[in-house]
Amino acid sequence: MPAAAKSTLPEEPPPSSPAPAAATPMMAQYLDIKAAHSDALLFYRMGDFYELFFADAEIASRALGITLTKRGRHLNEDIAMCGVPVHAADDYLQKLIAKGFRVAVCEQLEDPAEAKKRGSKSVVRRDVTRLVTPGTITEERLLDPSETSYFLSIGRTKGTAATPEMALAWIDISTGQFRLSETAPDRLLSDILRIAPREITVSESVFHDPALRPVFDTLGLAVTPLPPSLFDSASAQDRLTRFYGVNTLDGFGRFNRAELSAASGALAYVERTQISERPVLQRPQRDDAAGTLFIDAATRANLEIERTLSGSREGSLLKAVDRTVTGGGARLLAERLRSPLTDYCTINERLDSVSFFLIADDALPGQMRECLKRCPDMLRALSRLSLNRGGPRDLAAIRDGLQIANAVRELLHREELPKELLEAHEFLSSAPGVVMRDLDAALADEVPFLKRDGGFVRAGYHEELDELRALRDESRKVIAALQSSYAEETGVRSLKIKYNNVLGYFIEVTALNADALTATDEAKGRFIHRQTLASAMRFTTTELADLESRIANAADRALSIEMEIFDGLQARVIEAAESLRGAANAIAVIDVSMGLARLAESEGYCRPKVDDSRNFAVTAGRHPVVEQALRKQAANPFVANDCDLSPEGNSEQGAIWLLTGPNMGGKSTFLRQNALIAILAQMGAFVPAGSAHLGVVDRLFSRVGASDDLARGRSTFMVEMVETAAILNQAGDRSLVILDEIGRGTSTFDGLSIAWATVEHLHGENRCRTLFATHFHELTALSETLSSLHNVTMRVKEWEGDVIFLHEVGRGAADRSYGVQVAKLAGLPESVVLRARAVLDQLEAQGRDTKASKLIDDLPLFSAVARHDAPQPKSNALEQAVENLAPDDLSPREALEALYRLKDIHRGKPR
Ligand SMILES: Nc1ncnc2c1ncn2[C@@H]1O[C@H](COP(=O)(O)OP(=O)(O)OP(=O)(O)O)[C@@H](O)[C@H]1O
Repeated sequence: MPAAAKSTLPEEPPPSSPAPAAATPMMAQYLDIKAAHSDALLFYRMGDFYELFFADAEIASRALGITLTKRGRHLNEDIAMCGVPVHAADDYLQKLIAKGFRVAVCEQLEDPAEAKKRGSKSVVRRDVTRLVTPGTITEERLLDPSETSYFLSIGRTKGTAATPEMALAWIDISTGQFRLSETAPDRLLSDILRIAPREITVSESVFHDPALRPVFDTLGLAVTPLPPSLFDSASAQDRLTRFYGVNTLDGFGRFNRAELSAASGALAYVERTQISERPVLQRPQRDDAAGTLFIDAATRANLEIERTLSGSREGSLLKAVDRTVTGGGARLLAERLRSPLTDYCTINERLDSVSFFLIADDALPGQMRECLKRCPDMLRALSRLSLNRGGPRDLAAIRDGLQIANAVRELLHREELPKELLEAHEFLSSAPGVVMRDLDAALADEVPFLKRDGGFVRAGYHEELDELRALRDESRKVIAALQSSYAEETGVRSLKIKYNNVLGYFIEVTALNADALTATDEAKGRFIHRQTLASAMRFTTTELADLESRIANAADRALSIEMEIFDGLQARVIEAAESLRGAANAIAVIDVSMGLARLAESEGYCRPKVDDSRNFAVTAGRHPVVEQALRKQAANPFVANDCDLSPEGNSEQGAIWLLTGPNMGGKSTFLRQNALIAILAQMGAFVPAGSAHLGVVDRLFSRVGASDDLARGRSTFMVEMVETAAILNQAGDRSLVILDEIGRGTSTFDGLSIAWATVEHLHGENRCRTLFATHFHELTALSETLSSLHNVTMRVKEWEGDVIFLHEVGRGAADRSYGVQVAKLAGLPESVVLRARAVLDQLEAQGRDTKASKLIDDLPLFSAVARHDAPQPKSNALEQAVENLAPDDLSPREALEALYRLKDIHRGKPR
């Protein structure tokens, strides 16, 4: 779906909105509600269905593949209609949300019986209770347990030099997380990508600002404009204090005006979408953008951190390093990977946690893992409960989660815990034990999904409920006894007492046996006729009616007791939200640390040394994704390589490694692996290397892989140059820059000149640690003038005219790219390969400055080569030679000679 504010009715004419007076009362109500939610599909509740009308029906039937019908006429036109059953609504919502629609869910707010009391024509009261949008869903089935579900609000104020102009606020309603951060127009895109929201809301002025349009277009997310008043920083304080029920924001920390504006917009969006319900949100936490590694949009995409360029999770860095076992852990890992840190102290604290599990005694990690595996998603259950959308399973999730938190705390009870785990232990210790005990006492072991089904309160918890349940169970026996007594009394052995929703309990006999219940006046007085069917007659008795009303009352009363108990428990849970959240986050931290320790152990990763130096010294580094992929394919093992970009002597200037080597030699892999090692180290993970010493990187830039951006009118070369410009303009002396084949998208001389000047700029101006891969071997001459530039090359072996890739990085420069050999491996027609080789030989003999016209003179025409010089296709010659062999006639010596001859034919040099 396109970015920009998406109306759900993008290309559709608005539904005809006739004067309500002309409509039936129900249609008038529908049109009123629809008018207030014109940007969403309206799910209009009618009994057990959500119905959609007019254009909504047409859109939904197309999007969901459901039948479009008609329901009456309106202004002389048929009313289009389609519907989805309430019990299956989640599935349909999921499909619509995935397609970028917003859905307004309109519920019946009273019992139809109530409405009838106001007159036969009166309409059931209805209103929208919730707006479902991509970034505000809470249903378990609609959410991926391992992915955060943020919506983001952008705040902007006029600003002065001292206060930033823009800020971001992002909320995950499904977990209650609420964060704030400063931003700036030039880093807006990369900051938003770091957060990875599903949806964005902005004030109308931001929405219509042409300078920001490219950002929204690139993101391709739904962007909803809201009135500017909702982003007003002056009234933001009021909105926040009202939401949190506090008098002042003093306890929240200090926020600048842009942050307040963003927070206000975010809360306004919560209110808009959740209508009357309020999720329990944590207090807004400030997220220091300066404390995270800046990764620009192109780098983020090219390094395939969370998804590959084709959008799949398989093949991404995240997938390769994720060993978490809980939803919360998986979400935290993804967030950490998205936002590596720049503060080396915090990085080392995280690394300490990983080390702790690596060196912990044998039993601890195994026991802890078993414990964590069973841990339910407490945060998401808590959120549903706070929005009144929870069920008994959510209460059970909190109960089970708290029990696991307790077990985890006991397992972690050690003398020497590293700081992060010590904090986690403290949070687990303050988990609300009373709530756990209450839930444990009240809830049955197995509970139903819906609270209206009842049966979730444990037997023995509530005396009256137990009595009512006994009555219900007893009634079954009473009915069975009644049935046999009636059968005996009437002599109809097949008489049954049955139940349906229309008649309730009734006695049923076949039509042939009906006389026994109707023949005498006495029988007629006793068995009251209810219904005659073709083959059966149905009756009731005062006794049976009495029993039925007692059973119905007992069931109603039992359910209302269960509802009260549910409400009480829900309130207890919501009261304890803060400490529950602390415990859930602690479990996520432990899960991430344990997962990274398992990864380090199984994959042989090492703990990086991270400090504030300018070093970048990796020995035996590997690419985390390629290494695992090669192993899966049972291919040759990954070849580890060193990389040292550390400054030399007392210099502060990082080194530039100029990497040459053949196509397919492993240059891109080497470049990317070092960028990924920096990301892993700074998120607090062990790294795929023998050893690594990294001075924190503040900005990571990579230009690897080429793509065009035709939608924005940029060719492949243009994109390459825009990205290179961004790097040269922004990289500082703490940055890490990875550049792959700059200048390849244009003519050789233009490309070489651009690459040449780029290297000089990186060396003289940016002075950052740099890996620069190129096929322009002329650049290696720069090592003579640029002191921090070193030539390295991917080693290859030539063997009988073919090239063997060793994937080893060594000092020195390549003198050729072996492009023709690689082309041959790729299956180019043999005649083309031969011709290319001839052209290349000629070029190399004459020097590169040879004019093309001269080449044409010197090289025989292709057709000539094909006709006269091209050898017989090798396979034919070989086949012929083998055909001619008569093994039985050969002496051993002749056989040996024949073998040599075959080899020569194979090499193309027949004797
Ligand atoms: N260190 C390594 N050990 C084992 N295999 C490797 C290694 N590095 C790369 N490879 C394999 O070689 C293939 C080619 O690597 P890569 O794309 O990095 O080469 P390249 O030099 O960048 O090629 P080109 O110049 O054509 O873009 C990879 O797909 C991978 O399977």
